[in-house]
Amino acid sequence: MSGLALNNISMRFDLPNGGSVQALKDVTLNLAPGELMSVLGPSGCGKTTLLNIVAGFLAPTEGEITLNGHRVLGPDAERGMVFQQGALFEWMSVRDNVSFGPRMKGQRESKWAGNVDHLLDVVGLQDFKEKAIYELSGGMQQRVALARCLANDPDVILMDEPLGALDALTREKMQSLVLKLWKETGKTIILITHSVEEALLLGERLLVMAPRPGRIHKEYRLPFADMGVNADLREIKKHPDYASTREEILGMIWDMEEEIMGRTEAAQ
Ligand SMILES: Nc1ncnc2c1ncn2[C@@H]1O[C@H](COP(=O)(O)OP(=O)(O)OP(=O)(O)O)[C@@H](O)[C@H]1O
Repeated sequence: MSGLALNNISMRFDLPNGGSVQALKDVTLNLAPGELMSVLGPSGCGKTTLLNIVAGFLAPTEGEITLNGHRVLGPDAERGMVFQQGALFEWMSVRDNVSFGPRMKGQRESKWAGNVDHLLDVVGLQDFKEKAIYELSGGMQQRVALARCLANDPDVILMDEPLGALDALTREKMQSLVLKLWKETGKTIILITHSVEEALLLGERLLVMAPRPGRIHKEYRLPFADMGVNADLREIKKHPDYASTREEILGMIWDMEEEIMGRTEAAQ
C-alpha cells in the first residue's frame, strides 16, 4: 500500500501540574504519493505536533501512521524535514550541507556528487556552493535547506513554516520554487503555514485545522498549485475562485480565533 496514512491519531501532553493538553484528537488522513498538502489553522491547533508525529519525533498517544504500508516508529531519512530556519550547519559550505545526508550514510563522493550538483542547479546555488551558510541571505539558506532535504531522497517532505521568516518578494520566489521541486521530484509534501495565501497557492489539498482539541475542520482540493507550476503566482491570485476561497478560509479562521479569545476571556 503506497502513500502516507494517519489512522485516528490523537496526542495528549501531560503537564507537570497534573493537567493535560489534548493537542490532537482522531486525525485520520491519507496522502497518495506525490500529493502536496498545505495545513492551516489558528495557533495551538496542533499543526506542528502533527508534523512532529509524522516525522517520528513524537509518538502519538493513540493511533498509528504508516508509510508505504510499514508503520512509522521513529525518525527516518524516508521522511525529510524543512524547518523555518536555523537547521543548517552554519560553518559548513553550501555543498557540504547539501551532501550531509549521503555523506553520513557513508556514500562515496562519486555516488552523491552528480545529484548534489544537480540539486544545487535546481535551487540556483551553483555559484554559491563554496560559501558558508552564514554568508547567505535567508532565502538562499532556505534553498539550501530544500536541497539538503532532497539529497536524502525522502518519500515525504515535511515543511514547518519553511518560508515564514522571508521577506515578501523572496517568499513569492520560494513559493514558485517549492511548486517546481514538487512537480520535478514527485515527492509527497506536507507544508504548514500561517499564510492563507500560501496555503492556497501551494496546497493541491488544503487542510484547515481547528483547536481544542486539534482536529481536521475542513479539507479543500484546489487547482492553484497545478496552475502555479507554469504560471506567475500573482496571476493566479486574480482568479475569482482564489479570491472567494481565500475569503471563506479567512472567515473560518477568524471565527475560530474569536471563539478562542472568548473562551480565554470567560476563563479569566
Ligand atoms: N511538549 C508539549 N508539552 C505540552 N503541551 C504541548 C507540547 N507541545 C505542544 N503542546 C500544546 O499542544 C497544542 C498544539 O501545539 P502545536 O505547537 O502543535 O500547535 P500549532 O498549531 O503548531 O501552533 P502554532 O501555529 O502557534 O505554531 C498547544 O496547546 C500546545 O501548547
